[in-house]
Amino acid sequence: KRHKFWETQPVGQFKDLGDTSLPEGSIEPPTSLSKVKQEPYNLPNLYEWITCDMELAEMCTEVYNLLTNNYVEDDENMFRFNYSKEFLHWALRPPGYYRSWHIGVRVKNSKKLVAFITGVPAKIRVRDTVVTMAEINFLCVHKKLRSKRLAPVMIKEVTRRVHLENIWHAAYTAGVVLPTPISTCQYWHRSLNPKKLMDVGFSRIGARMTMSRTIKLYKLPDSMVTPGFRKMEPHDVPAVTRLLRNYLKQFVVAPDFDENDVEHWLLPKENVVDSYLVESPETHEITDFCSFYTLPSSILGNQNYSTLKAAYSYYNVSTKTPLLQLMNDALIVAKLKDFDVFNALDVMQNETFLKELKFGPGDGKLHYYLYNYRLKHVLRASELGLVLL
Ligand SMILES: COc1cccc(CC(=N)NC(=O)c2cccnc2OC2CCNCC2)c1
Repeated sequence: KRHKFWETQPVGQFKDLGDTSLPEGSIEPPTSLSKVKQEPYNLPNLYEWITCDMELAEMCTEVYNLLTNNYVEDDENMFRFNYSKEFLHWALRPPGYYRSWHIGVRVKNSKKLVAFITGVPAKIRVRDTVVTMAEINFLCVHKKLRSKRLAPVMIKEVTRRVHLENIWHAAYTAGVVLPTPISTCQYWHRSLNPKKLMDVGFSRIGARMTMSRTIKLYKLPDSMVTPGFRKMEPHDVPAVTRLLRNYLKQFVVAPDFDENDVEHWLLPKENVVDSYLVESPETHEITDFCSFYTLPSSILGNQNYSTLKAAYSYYNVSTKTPLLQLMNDALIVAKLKDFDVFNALDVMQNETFLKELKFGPGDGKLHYYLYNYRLKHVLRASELGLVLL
């Protein structure tokens, strides 16, 4: 398949797959900042760049509305991600963020926002090397402006602005195959509200199953089972950072979180991210951790429901509590918080609990990519310790 744009970029090329003579690491060396294009790339005449200050309520609303109506849908176009405003505000303003990496395209005359792409800085470890990267996300072009080749120029513009901050690498995911995935993950779903999931067509009743049998199959206890299981609090940040850093060492690609990162990404934030830990009742040691983020989806064309309340598995660490029991407690919490479904990728050690906790495989895959960084081999999903939003 021709990838006219991606064949011009410093990314692993399909033709190079299997060529282990190519060294692992940067594909192109950093250039000096004076060599980086100083002015923005040209857009088609009717459009102009705008830097989106997510601190401004009306800008946040414009971005929210663009994504709500034009962002990623499932393969059957029954659902569309519906990131909340508070989620976007959180996702785009981590420690060290650059406002210039929140890039919009608007119509010169009407000032209507018609496209968006973002980057946030992140320290990502690849094997033994910590690389400062941009995590690229929320690439969205209005449905009415598709196949005008806007995406390539938006990707070049965010790359240019990342280069201006002396950062030369990036990480991103996509539901489509591009040159060249560092890993491909399967996504899985655990029903929490099977009746609603059937009504909206998210899941179909199993063979030889009745509705009441299905509801009983997915029923969860009304309280968590692990002694010492509680919400994470600000004073837990140092212990959770230690626990998470130690756990993530086992993966080939993983975030290199410090306490500031943990404080931003993992402290509970209502309607955005939930995180729990196990504090040993005897020793008061923090031995385990689990977290999930809130990403609802709009339900397209259903009379009775407009929103699917979905929890997405984030970072989980088990050192004393079996991961199976820890994740079952996470499911119990999610059900108590009225989530309809709990989603997970088969990254990290997730495949050790997915089937046993009654997750079913999703109908698609999520591909992980690095920009300007070559890996000698495609990774197994279980070698990935990175979860993007
Ligand atoms: C249920 O509503 C949906 C609305 C739009 C798309 C999809 C399918 C899909 N593409 N799912 C995922 O990408 C996915 C499935 C499980 C876990 N994380 C995921 O994606 C995350 C990470 C990448 N950015 C989007 C959210 C489902």
